[in-house]
Amino acid sequence: MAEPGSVPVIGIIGGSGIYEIDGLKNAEWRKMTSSFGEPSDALLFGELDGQRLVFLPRHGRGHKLSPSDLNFRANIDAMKRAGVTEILSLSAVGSLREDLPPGHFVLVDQFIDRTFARQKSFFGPGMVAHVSVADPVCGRLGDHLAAAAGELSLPCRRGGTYMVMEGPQFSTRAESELYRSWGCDVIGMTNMPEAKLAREAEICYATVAMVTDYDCWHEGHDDVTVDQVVQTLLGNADKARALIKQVVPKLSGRRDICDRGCHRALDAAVITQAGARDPVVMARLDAVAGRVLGG
Ligand SMILES: CSC[C@H]1O[C@H](OP(=O)(O)O)[C@H](O)[C@@H]1O
Ligand SMILES: Nc1ncnc2[nH]cnc12
Repeated sequence: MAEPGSVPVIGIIGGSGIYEIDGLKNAEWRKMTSSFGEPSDALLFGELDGQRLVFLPRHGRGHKLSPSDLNFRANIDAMKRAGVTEILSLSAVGSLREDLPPGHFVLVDQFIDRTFARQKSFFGPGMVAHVSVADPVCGRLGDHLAAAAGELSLPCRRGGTYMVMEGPQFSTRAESELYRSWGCDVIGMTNMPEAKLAREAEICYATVAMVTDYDCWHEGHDDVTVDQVVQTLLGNADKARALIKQVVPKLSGRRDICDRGCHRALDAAVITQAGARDPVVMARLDAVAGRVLGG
C-alpha cells in the first residue's frame, strides 16, 4: 500500500467491452486477495510512459459478472492494496438526452444511486463512519480528463448526472422518462457503490461515461439491446484507450496529496469511539482505513 501523498499509481476499471489494456510495459496479471472477498478478476500491473498502472476488468475477463454480482468492496480494497491512489472508471452508459448521442463521452460529476442489492460501505457494526460524497468525483481528475479529451478533439461533455440503476434488465419506458424528468443525463448499472467506496478508501475517482445508446425513451431510435451496446463500444473503446494514453502523463506529475481532499476523506468521518471498536472489523479495514485507524 502506498501513502496517499506519495507518487500516483493509476487504477483503471474497465467496463463492458474493455477487458484488458494493451501497450503496457512489464505487464503482469496478479491475483490479489482482499479482506472483503474475491475481486472480479486478477489485476493487470504495468507501466505506461513510466507511470505505474493497475487495471481491473470490472465484470471479469469474458464478462462473467452481472452488475448485482460484482463485489465492489473487494475490487476497491484490492486496488488500495495494490497501491492505487487514483481511479479512472470507464463505463458504457445509455443517454437520457437528445444532445448526447452514441459515441459521446461524458465526464460525469454527479450520481443518483438507485441500487438496492449491494454492499455499499466498508464500515458497519463495530466501526461506523460517514464520509461526504457531496462531490463524488475528483474534480482534479476531471480537469485532466477534460484537457486530454480536448487535445484529442473527442466529443466529450464536462459534467452530467449518471443515474445508477440495479439492473440487470434495462429500464422500462416509464422509468426512463422518470429519470429524464429528474434531469439525469446518462444511465448505467455500475458506478455505485463503486464511487462511494473509492471515497471511503481515500482514492480519487472519476468516470468516463461512454454513450452507447438512447436507452428506450427515444422515439426515433430502437430500444437498447446488448448487441447495440457492444457495436458502439467497439468504437468507443479505441477512443477510451487514446484518452487514457493522453491523460496519464498529466496525472503523473502529482507529488502531493489531492488538493480536493479525496486522500483525506476519512479525517472527519469515523464516529465509533476507540473503546467501542470491534478489533475484527478494524483488521479488515487495514488497507482502506489504516491511515486513520492506525496499524
Ligand atoms: C452491456 S450493457 C449493460 C452494462 O454495461 C454497463 O457496464 P459498465 O459500466 O461496466 O461498462 C452497464 O452499467 C451495465 O453493467
Ligand atoms: N441504456 C442503458 N441502461 C443501463 N445501462 C446501460 N449501459 C449501457 N447502456 C445502458
